[in-house]
Amino acid sequence: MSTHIGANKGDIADTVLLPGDPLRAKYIAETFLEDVTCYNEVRGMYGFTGTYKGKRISVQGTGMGAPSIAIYANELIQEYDVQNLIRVGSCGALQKDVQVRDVILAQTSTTDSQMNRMVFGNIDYAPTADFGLLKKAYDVGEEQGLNLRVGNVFTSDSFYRENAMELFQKLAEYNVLAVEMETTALYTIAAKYDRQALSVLTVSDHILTGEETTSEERQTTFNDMIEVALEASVK
Ligand SMILES: O=P(O)(O)O[C@H]1O[C@H](CO)[C@@H](O)[C@H]1O
Ligand SMILES: O=c1cc[nH]c(=O)[nH]1
Repeated sequence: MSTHIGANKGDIADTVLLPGDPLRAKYIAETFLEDVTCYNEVRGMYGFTGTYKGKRISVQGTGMGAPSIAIYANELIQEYDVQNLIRVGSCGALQKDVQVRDVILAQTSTTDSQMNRMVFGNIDYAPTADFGLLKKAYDVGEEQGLNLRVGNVFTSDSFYRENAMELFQKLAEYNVLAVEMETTALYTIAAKYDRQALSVLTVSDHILTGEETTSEERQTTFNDMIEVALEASVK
């Protein structure tokens, strides 16, 4: 057992999908995996292990924000020796040509989070997706006919930010595709321990237009993202 995960060594697979929402973890396990066991209920942050097309895969909720995902990424790597960490999250679009329901592969991330400043001081470290996972996910998306976007996402420390539009417009000007809250921490921790990480994100709302998905639509579109992550895991 680690501090926040109540699993025994060996209970967690080499590859773990990481949704922010623990109920999305439950949905993924129940909908896509076979022979599922629940290995974690600590803090209601569900973790499950099952098989997908015969390969052992786990899915672990991370909570929201860099500090929370950092707890789970650190413990999954250091206590359970996880090799591949694939976030399956939602995000808000910052570009006019990024549509609600699009799936984004985060090639890199930009952040206002203090977490990397604590490590690197004034150096601007560039958190980067694992190229092998990124390529596999991109190829899967192409095969499935999805309009995948690949690029820079903003990992924000604040969901409710004062004067947000000014910053979002600046980020959009510099080709940042969308805003979410975890990728920078995930990529940085994976790099430190020489593990593979990728964030696959579904656009749940549009910052510029205010368009939002319904809960039913989110479920369907999230399925595209989940299938991209699972297929990339077994490719
Ligand atoms: O849907 P998840 O994976 O939680 O991701 C996004 O949603 C949360 C905010 O509502 C943040 O965690 C953000 O990154
Ligand atoms: O607008 C959004 C949507 C999802 N997640 C975020 O952090 N922001």
